[in-house]
Amino acid sequence: MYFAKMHGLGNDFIVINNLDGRNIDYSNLARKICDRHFGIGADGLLVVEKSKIADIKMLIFNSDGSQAEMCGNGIRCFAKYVFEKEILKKEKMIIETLAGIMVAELKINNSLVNFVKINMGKPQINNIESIFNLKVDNLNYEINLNEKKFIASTLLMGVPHTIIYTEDIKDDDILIFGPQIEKLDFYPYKTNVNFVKVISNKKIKVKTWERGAGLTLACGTGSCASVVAAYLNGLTNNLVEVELEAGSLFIEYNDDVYMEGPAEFICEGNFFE
Ligand SMILES: N[C@H](CCC[C@H](N)C(=O)O)C(=O)O
Repeated sequence: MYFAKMHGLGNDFIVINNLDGRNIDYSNLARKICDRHFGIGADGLLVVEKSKIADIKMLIFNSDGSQAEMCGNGIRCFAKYVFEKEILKKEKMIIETLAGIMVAELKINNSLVNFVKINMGKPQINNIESIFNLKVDNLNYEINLNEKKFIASTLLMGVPHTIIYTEDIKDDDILIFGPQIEKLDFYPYKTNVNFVKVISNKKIKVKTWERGAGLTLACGTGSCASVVAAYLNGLTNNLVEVELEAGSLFIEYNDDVYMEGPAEFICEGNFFE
């Protein structure tokens, strides 16, 4: 099977084109192709499909095979892929996802896409208590793990995100607490867990333990959710640079959430299923 491997600030994906509607077990394929020893290796699988309601449809599967509604770094890669592979030569694309319609604006240079701006839609910040088994005060609540207590916010950016503020983001803490928080029973669909350091009112640093993928170098929806929570908690402006391991995303929360960042090809080839 032909594939492309791409990344958005180190959050890496395998992309396959299934416009011809072949009957593929995407979850099983995601587990196999994303395996970093027995497969190609990636955080997730992106699938190009026909859409009846938009220009094109994007499906996203995590490396554990679970299907997610949306993926911020993934949709930038997806938009670059369908443009440069001449599937959809539009600089403004309407993309159907399980989280709804997203709009991608491509920044083209010499017919190559080097930056993509996505309208990520509106964050879901209301009736959080009914969606999650949570008592919140302005999105915020306490998480008590046996050895540690966190003040967290939770909202949906197409997918569930929990935001925890910390002065010192340590991978060890993320590896210990991320998987515990991901699966807490008050998140009926599990959650992505973002550890956020507020650097100034226009810059934050984020590291994410992703639902279904683990610790990744960047999380687009997590970056967006972290900006929304930080802004609503009065910690930042509504236009924020999000510093990630391999670069920055630029996020604006202005009724809708807008995310701008890079997307790159890594390689292409044939996967022997
Ligand atoms: N692991 C996420 C999906 C991928 C999101 C992330 N890679 C992004 O860039 O938004 C979830 O299951 O909700």
